[in-house]
Amino acid sequence: MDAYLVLHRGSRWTDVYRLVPPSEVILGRSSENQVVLRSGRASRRHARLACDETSWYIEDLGSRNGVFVNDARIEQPTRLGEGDRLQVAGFEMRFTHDLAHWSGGDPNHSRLASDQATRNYEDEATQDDLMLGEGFANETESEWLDIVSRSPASTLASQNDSTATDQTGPPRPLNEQSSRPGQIGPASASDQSLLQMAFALGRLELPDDDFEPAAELLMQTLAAQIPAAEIGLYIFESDGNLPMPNLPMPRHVHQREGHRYRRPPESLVRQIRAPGASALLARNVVGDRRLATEDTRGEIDVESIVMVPLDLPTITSAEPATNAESRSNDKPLENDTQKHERSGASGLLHVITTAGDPSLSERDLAVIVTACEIFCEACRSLSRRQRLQQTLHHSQETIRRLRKQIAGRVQILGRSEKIAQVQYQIAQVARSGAAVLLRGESGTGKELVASAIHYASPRADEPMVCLNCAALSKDLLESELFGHEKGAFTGATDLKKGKFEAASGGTLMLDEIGEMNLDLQAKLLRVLEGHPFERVGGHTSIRVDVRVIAATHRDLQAMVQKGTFRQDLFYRLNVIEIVVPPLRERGRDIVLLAEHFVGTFVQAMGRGPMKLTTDATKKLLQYPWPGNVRELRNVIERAVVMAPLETQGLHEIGAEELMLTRAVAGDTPSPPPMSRSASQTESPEPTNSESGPPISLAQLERQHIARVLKRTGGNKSQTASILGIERSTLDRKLKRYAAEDTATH
Ligand SMILES: Nc1ncnc2c1ncn2[C@@H]1O[C@H](COP(=O)(O)OP(=O)(O)OP(=O)(O)O)[C@@H](O)[C@H]1O
Repeated sequence: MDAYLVLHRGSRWTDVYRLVPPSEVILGRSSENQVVLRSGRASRRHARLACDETSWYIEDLGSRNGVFVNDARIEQPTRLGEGDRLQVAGFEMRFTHDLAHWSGGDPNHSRLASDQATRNYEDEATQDDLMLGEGFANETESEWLDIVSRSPASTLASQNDSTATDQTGPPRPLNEQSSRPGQIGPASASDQSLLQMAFALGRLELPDDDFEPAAELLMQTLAAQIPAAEIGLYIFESDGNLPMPNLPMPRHVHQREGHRYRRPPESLVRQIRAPGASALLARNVVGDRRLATEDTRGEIDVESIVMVPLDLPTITSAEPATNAESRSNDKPLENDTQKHERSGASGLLHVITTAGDPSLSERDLAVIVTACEIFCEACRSLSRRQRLQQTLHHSQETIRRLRKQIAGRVQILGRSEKIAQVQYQIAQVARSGAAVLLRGESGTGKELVASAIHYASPRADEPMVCLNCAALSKDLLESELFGHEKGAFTGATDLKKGKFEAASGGTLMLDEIGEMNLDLQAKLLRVLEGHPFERVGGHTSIRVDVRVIAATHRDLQAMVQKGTFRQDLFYRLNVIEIVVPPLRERGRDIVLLAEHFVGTFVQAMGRGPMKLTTDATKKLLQYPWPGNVRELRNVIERAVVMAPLETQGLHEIGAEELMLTRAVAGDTPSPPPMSRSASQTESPEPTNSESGPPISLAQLERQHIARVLKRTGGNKSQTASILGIERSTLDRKLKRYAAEDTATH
């Protein structure tokens, strides 16, 4: 049951508006307009709605019934100014000349309000015989103007809530057209054509932000579904911030032979472009300048209109930002519906029929709105896909660039014969894909050699992945190597690719291979022999092309004899063996490497120029370097950190500034790590000499911490790192010292 506001023009009942509170009602601006409230049982003019240049007014036409304005009977003409509200039986009608005030209402709300209003009327009808509503639609052609929700999904929700008898509400979803609520009927021709469109859109591959092919599909589908219509599709470009203000030329137009498509008037476009605007269906609009534009003869012969706002991904006329850095700084991406609610539609579909052709129906409206939703969703997902592809492309570029940088830095420094031999072997094996076994003590540079082989090989553009087999338990190592499926074991919350997959096409370095257990050795051997593998907990066979470089400090041959390393695996890995010599066997390479590390750390820490004294060099050459190049690197790093900050010009790193863990011949026993200049100026010194009063270990620790703190200029992280303790431990100790000081003062 509905109520209508009827506008009378001359002798014909023409404009009929279904009242959809809280929507506002737009009335034709004609001096002949009249408003009549009537019922299906009898129709009677009660009042006339008229207007002059500035105001609307209602005149009582002298019948026995009056019109209620704010529940008061009016007998005399009442003038309604622009924006005034008229309350009739629970309905609020607002009069306005301006389409900008025209806003859509929630269809569900409308129906409830309408039912409420009808009940109000029925209560009052006996007393006042105020005639509203029932049956009017049967008496006359159902000409109406309605605004519907933008989303078919919400239409579906409101339909399911409503009674099945309501035929005048917003359009039903297509599959309910021929069935009762809750039942899915057989797919109609329009369902099939929409599905076909959705599938075709799903298969599209679009270059850049170009929605043309998708738009063409939409136009073809609608033209086939609504043959008697002209259609215009508009896409609003933006200058990066605001959408362009004026209606652009339509991107696509469909018009029948002998018919011309006409653009909608700007005022109506503004309305549909407003944030949160709904789709609209208007019928019987012939002659209405606000809803249609004139043709070349100055006639307005548009009979019915559907307009649908489109939530398309924003298209900017400027270059779209594509690089990953700029994206990573972005706020989380707003979803398109949120964007539409905030800034309005980014496109518009406009469908018209002209006089003499059938008006657009609710069903047409449903088809159009659904097709538009499918089109917009397809464009959004195409746009998302493009953005991901651009980001991926950018990341691949970055990886390539970084790999080149790393490759440039992989330098096996040294001029000794032994290192020259290693460099020669690297050049020899790099081109081949053969397995390589690197042997050498810890810290000699085995990983560096593996990297050098990789970056000199044809696999240089592919990943180089390292895995230390000693650092993990058997099960974890298996899952690291081969990956695991989601749920394979407790804690496997996601699928994880293993290092073999990660290194696909590239090189996998298996460090400390001698620590791998026999079961896993067997699995590894199968893969090295070209068999596929499965992730832990998985059944899919995976095959990869990976070059394996194994490294160990152990004597694998001895392990084979003891039965702790598989012989077949040993032969498989040991196709080419490179022995990386210990640092103590590299002669003056020690000095070369030390000077290289001084330069590296000075630059990295932003320190002034430094060099090693002759004494320091001598000391380095005498030292046996049990920790090899890694130890040398650490010794130099510590010396650079500890060098006095206040030094002007070149600082010379003396022998006493090199903290070596073992005594070197000619050294005074374990000198404290300090520079010559510092030793002259600093006090108190940690006293580990025979002179001076003996102090406790705790005091010595406190003094040492104070001294290192001073050397690092108060930098606690650096201090903790030099002392070899956690930063939190250092904080705790400093707090305790402060508390002790407070207690003693
Ligand atoms: N010839 C070299 N030139 C420059 N730096 C080197 C050289 N050899 C080793 N290094 C450096 O010494 C450190 C230890 O090297 P690396 O990790 O390659 O040794 P490793 O033999 O693999 O050690 P581990 O057996 O403990 O894994 C690294 O920082 C590496 O850059």
